[in-house]
Amino acid sequence: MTGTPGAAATRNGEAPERSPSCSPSYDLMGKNKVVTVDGMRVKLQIWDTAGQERFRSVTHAYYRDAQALLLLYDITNKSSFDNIRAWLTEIHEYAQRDVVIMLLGNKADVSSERMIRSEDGEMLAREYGVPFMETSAKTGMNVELAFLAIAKELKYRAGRQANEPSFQIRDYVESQKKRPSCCSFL
Ligand SMILES: Nc1nc2c(ncn2[C@@H]2O[C@H](COP(=O)(O)OP(=O)(O)OP(=O)(O)O)[C@@H](O)[C@H]2O)c(=O)[nH]1
Repeated sequence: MTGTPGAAATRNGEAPERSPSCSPSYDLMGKNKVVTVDGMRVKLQIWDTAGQERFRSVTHAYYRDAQALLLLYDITNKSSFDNIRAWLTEIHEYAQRDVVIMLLGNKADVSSERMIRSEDGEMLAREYGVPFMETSAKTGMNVELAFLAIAKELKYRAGRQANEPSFQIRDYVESQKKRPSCCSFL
């Protein structure tokens, strides 16, 4: 899961071979999810590239047809963060041009082992123009928000009306996300 993309809502609905995912208290990846956006139910089909850290060998089928990609790194694991740039390059080459990308720094609850500062995640996300937040699959921090933001963006794109104000996923995430407590910074 960490350092690898999770694909949400593929266009053709066909699942690449699915890997079992970890099951902390809140599942970030690994099953279908229904999110209610402004009264409308949006179904996200989610696949995790779990266990395939050697990104060059990962089948592109995971994200070729995806409408959204959640890129996760582990804030306690520097190499998972360092892998993100390679994933972004890969995604730029093979994913849909209009794919929604979100960067997530997971395990935000493990403050004592933090290796990557929130600011570093913020900076990388800004560089690539993608929304960013830290999450915890253990406490659930920002997990629902990640899926809700993706669902809102996809719903907006699917049913955009001429007079409808545009939905800015980065602004939405910034306004809604919870920050880890002060003590989790380095
Ligand atoms: N404390 C804490 N533990 C977590 C969190 N997310 C996952 N874990 C635990 O971290 C371990 C590794 O989780 P995985 O999802 O398998 O991580 P991974 O390194 O991506 O492994 P692969 O999925 O095989 O690529 C498991 O024991 C999880 O329960 C989190 O947010 N907080």
